[in-house]
Amino acid sequence: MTAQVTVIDHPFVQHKLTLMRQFDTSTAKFRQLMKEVGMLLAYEVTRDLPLKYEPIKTPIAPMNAPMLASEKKMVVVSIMRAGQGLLDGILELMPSARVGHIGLYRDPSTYVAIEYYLKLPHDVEHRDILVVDPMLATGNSAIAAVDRIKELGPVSIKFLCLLAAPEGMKHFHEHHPDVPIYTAAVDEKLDEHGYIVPGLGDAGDRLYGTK
Ligand SMILES: O=P(O)(O)OC[C@H]1O[C@H](OP(=O)(O)OP(=O)(O)O)[C@H](O)[C@@H]1O
Ligand SMILES: O=c1cc[nH]c(=O)[nH]1
Ligand SMILES: [Mg+2]
Repeated sequence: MTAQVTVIDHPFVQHKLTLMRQFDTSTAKFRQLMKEVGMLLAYEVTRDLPLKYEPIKTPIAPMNAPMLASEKKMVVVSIMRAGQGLLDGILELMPSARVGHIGLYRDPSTYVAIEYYLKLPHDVEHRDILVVDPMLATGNSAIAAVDRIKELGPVSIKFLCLLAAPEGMKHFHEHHPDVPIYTAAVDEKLDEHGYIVPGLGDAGDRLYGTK
């Protein structure tokens, strides 16, 4: 199966991403930008949602008008902590989406993703899933999250991030070739500490001011 990667190169997304990368962007600004970019990315990721036509009446005339076809709301699964920043923006666009949370942190020396929390909607097997985390670095966290969700047999899964490293995309697709990646940018590489270069630093720390 050919791995699918979509780079969302909309000028607003690229501009906001540049502001987020800058080392002196404040926590408040970073958080606001993450939310805005989350909404814009969600807009692109949902571009292929099917529509159905329903008869309605405008004040002037009846018409068949397009509406979202899927009866089951999409489930957005946030990889905590940093996924929460994107989630806030996504929910502005899709206020009725169901939400799942998976808590993962990267062991700083092995880069293994350690799970500390999991709460998903009860009927995941009937739903389309969008997994969100701003950073795809080694890929371990995204792989672990998708492994967990696949245990429940959802209809489909997409992975959305802000920045991806080539190493992480390759690793992810070795494990999950059926899961398309959507990202605002593919950066150069990982450094010796597993950080994305040039990247934006530690997304969780920048979002919550913890460093
Ligand atoms: O692709 P990987 O190498 O797994 O790295 C990416 C992960 O690292 C960050 O989380 P982190 O472990 O820093 O946790 P946090 O969100 O709580 O800060 C980020 O939000 C991803 O979840
Ligand atoms: O560059 C990176 C890599 C992992 N996690 C982050 O938050 N940033
Ligand atoms: Mg972090």
